[in-house]
Amino acid sequence: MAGTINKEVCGYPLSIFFIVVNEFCERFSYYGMRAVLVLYFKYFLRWDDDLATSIYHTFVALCYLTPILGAIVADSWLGKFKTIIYLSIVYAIGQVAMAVSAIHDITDTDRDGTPDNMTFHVVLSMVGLFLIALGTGGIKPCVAAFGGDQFSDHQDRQRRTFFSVFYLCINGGSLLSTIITPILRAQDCGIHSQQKCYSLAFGVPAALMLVALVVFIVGSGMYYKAEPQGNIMLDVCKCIGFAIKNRYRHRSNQYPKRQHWMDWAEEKYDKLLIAQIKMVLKVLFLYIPLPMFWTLFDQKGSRWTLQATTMNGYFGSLVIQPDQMQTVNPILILTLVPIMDSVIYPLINKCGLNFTPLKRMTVGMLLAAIAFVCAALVQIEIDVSRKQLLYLFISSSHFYFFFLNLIFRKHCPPSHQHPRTDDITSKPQEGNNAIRFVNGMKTAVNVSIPAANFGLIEPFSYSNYSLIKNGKVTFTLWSGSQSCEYSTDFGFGSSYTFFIPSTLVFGPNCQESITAAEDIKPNSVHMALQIPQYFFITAGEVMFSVTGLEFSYSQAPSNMKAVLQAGWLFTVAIGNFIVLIVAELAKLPKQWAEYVLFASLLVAVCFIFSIMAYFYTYIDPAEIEAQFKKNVNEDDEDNKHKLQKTEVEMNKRDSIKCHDEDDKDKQTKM
Ligand SMILES: CC(C)C[C@H](NC(=O)[C@@H](N)CC(C)C)C(=O)O
Repeated sequence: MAGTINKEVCGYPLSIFFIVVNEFCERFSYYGMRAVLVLYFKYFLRWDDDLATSIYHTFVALCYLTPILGAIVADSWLGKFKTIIYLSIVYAIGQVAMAVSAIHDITDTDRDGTPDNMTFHVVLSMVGLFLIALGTGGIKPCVAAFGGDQFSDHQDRQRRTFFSVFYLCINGGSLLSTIITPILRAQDCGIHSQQKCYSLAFGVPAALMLVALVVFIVGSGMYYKAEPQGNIMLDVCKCIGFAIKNRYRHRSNQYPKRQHWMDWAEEKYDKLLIAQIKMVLKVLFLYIPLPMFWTLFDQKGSRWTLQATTMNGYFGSLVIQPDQMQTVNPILILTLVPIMDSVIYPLINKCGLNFTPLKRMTVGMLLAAIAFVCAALVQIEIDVSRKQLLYLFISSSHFYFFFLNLIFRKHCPPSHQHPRTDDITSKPQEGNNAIRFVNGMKTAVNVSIPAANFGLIEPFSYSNYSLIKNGKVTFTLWSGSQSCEYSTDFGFGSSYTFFIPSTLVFGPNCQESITAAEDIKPNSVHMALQIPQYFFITAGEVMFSVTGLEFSYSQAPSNMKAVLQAGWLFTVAIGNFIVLIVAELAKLPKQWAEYVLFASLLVAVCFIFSIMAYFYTYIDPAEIEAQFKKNVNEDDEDNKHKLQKTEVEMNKRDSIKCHDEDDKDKQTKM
């Protein structure tokens, strides 16, 4: 750091307190909004699953592409401080737009609880999401780099700790918000009619973003603010372009080779700029294999969550929903980061091993590959258990329906016999349970639960299947004015046919009379089996991501810190695209095989990365820059010296000339 920090607490600049609190609130805002976004698309905007998923992923990808924009603006034009302020305002406006777009009362003219002008809500939410992507992505590389800027050159250890705490704040904020916003969404709210409260679920993240902005501004007087050094990115592009052109012009063997191809820019560009570009290119080259890590990492939210839907989420009396398993990642981050920093790394150091940042990142990649091997093993276990269940289902249901048909034939005239058409033969999606009723009575029966209505079931007929969530459910059966209740508990992913016997007596309770046939057993493989894979991927993340964040800062030249952070985040965006490409191209019939494929790809990439890392030499950009500046100053001194010498010589020559001329004059006079 070039400036001086006035206030320090325990050897840390006080200003970083505002930066980490800002990051905590911003991540709360981002992840909180993201947690309910797909549901908002589906249930508020009434989009189908495909459209909701594509827009969601497009938004996430955009959030990792915009950092480039923010970094260029910060490093070349506004500086990090102003860029963070301006883009945070854009971000907060986006969040407010989302919250407003989710108020159904605004267009609910007929007051039936549904918006009447959907275009208004769609347009406002899309504008909101675009502003959020611009804001969150734009400030992301700046906040991390700005935090790093607050430390002096000799505060390497403190800066490393800062990046760990920074990562803890990311995960603390995201953990809290992914727990809180779904609860807020589940509340009912509205002026004219009550609906699920998406406006509150978006409103609280919007408020947190405003808090983030205010906290950041409050710290204003304490920050070290590095001045932007002109349009650096344009200079970089021009310099690289010139080096390539010049190299091409001098391709013939008659010209002596230069140490580095960038040295071909020396004719026109400053040596310092060339050295800085070399530093950035070296790091960017090293980044090439990194997206593969994110390809595996980001499947937590997709493939792993889908895997959890085929598992049993009962942890004693606590029921964990499949998507809630994702919170294991931030929880583990909060425990693993301090353990790594205060126990594991010092222990490795004590053993005399030099566990360099690039070695840590390599180990991080291997851990992620191990996580996917664990996921494959769990998948095999699920597949085996499903095969057994299906076998059970086929054998038991054959016997069962043979029995039912006998009853039907006995009680029901052929015109009343309704054929069974849509038997479920595979597990219901998303951990739901598929339920249907068979009415063995001579009168029609109506069956309902708060979440679904099976409709009027004619005598000797079947209802359609209804999908219901896990937990205790109470069915109400009606026949004319008589009713009774039947309760039962459901697990995850089962299918049941409930048989209403002809002898059913309506009363307060018909618990004993109804018989249940378990067509498909509930998921038997426990969700806890996913914990090892979460553990390995998170340990990998700590070694890879926390280290990578700090590495990207420490190896970047002073005028391109944010740009290199953006390069780091760009690897996340590419990783997300690879998921789509590989999953599309590979189209493996078995999910476990896809997991093994991803694990193998990462091991291969990790091998390449370790070779690249072996040839990388760590640098201290500040030292190199200082050296160049010193050389320039020395050159300046030399030049000054030479100039003075020349002046003296010229004066001497002039005086000689004058003497000569004087002599000549004298001679002519004589
Ligand atoms: C790509 C990452 C650097 C993004 C980072 N994510 C995390 O720290 C995750 N462990 C959070 C979890 C809730 C998915 C971030 O900055 O958000």
